Amino acid sequence: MRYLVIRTENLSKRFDRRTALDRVTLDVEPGEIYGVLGPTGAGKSTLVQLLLGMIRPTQGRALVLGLEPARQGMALRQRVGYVPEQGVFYPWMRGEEVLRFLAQTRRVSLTEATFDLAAQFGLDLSRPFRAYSPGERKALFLVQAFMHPADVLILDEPMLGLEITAQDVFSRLARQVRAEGRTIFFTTSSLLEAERLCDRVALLWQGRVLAVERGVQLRAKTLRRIEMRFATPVAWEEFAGLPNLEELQLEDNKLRCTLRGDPDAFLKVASRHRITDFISQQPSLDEIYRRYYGVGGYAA
Ligand SMILES: Nc1ncnc2c1ncn2[C@@H]1O[C@H](COP(=O)(O)OP(=O)(O)OP(=O)(O)O)[C@@H](O)[C@H]1O
Repeated sequence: MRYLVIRTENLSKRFDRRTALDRVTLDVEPGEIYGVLGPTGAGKSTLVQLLLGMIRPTQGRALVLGLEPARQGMALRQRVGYVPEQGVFYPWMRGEEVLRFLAQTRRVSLTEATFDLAAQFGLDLSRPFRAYSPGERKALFLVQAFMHPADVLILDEPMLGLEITAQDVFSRLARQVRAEGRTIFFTTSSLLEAERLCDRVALLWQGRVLAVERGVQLRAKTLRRIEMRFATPVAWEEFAGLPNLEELQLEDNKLRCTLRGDPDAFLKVASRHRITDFISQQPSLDEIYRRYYGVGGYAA
């Protein structure tokens, strides 16, 4: 039988009358970077808490590393890399003490590799926790998650609030973990993060999984709003025939359009002219949800 690192079957969670998670069935394989993408309120944190055994499902079940989080949460959390729920800590503790404290609770010790991870994130571990910015606090907890030699890391919004350079460090570490055959499971509300990093992405909306896409499929669906100015007027016919170009508007030397997927053909045509200005914007997750999955992107 195929070994799955994470498996959920009809996993559901209701808070009073609100359904936060609605019959979610997922399977995550070893060596994957698996993303759960969804807007605010989609149920991402609820899913992570269920997988870590911090809350119990109303219905359905989950297995993580073969353990049932609802019954074996403590044992499971010893074997998984994750970021503590609250993201807060004793304010007077220095960064190194925070890591040492968390390591003890997980029965691992700090090694050279831990300090190397902290250095990669640019963290000064001699500073007290209260002096860290929110991004540095997030990075400190990520060091704690990555220092754990776990088969799977389960991370709720790991890149939210991180500086750009720290986001790059996170992406590099995630790929390294994958190269070692280990698994990263993380949530995000950023389409860009999901399509750049993930092998597979579950798209969550109002507690339901709309689809599970390969990262490459999601990239092919990427929409870009393009605005370009040329030094001289350009002809409609040059651009109108491009297969993945939509909503073309041309006014003298100013072009506006929406590009789907690979920008190569468009850029080759555009670069026949001198370009004086260029803006590329990615539409919101909401628009992707509406266009491809036929639902309004934001939970009520
Ligand atoms: N403890 C709780 N009690 C009541 N309702 C809750 C609780 N936790 C979550 N919810 C509700 O469940 C739904 C899903 O919330 P959840 O935090 O899982 O979403 P999310 O995708 O993580 O959103 P965000 O990006 O804002 O964290 C929301 O409607 C939220 O209000």
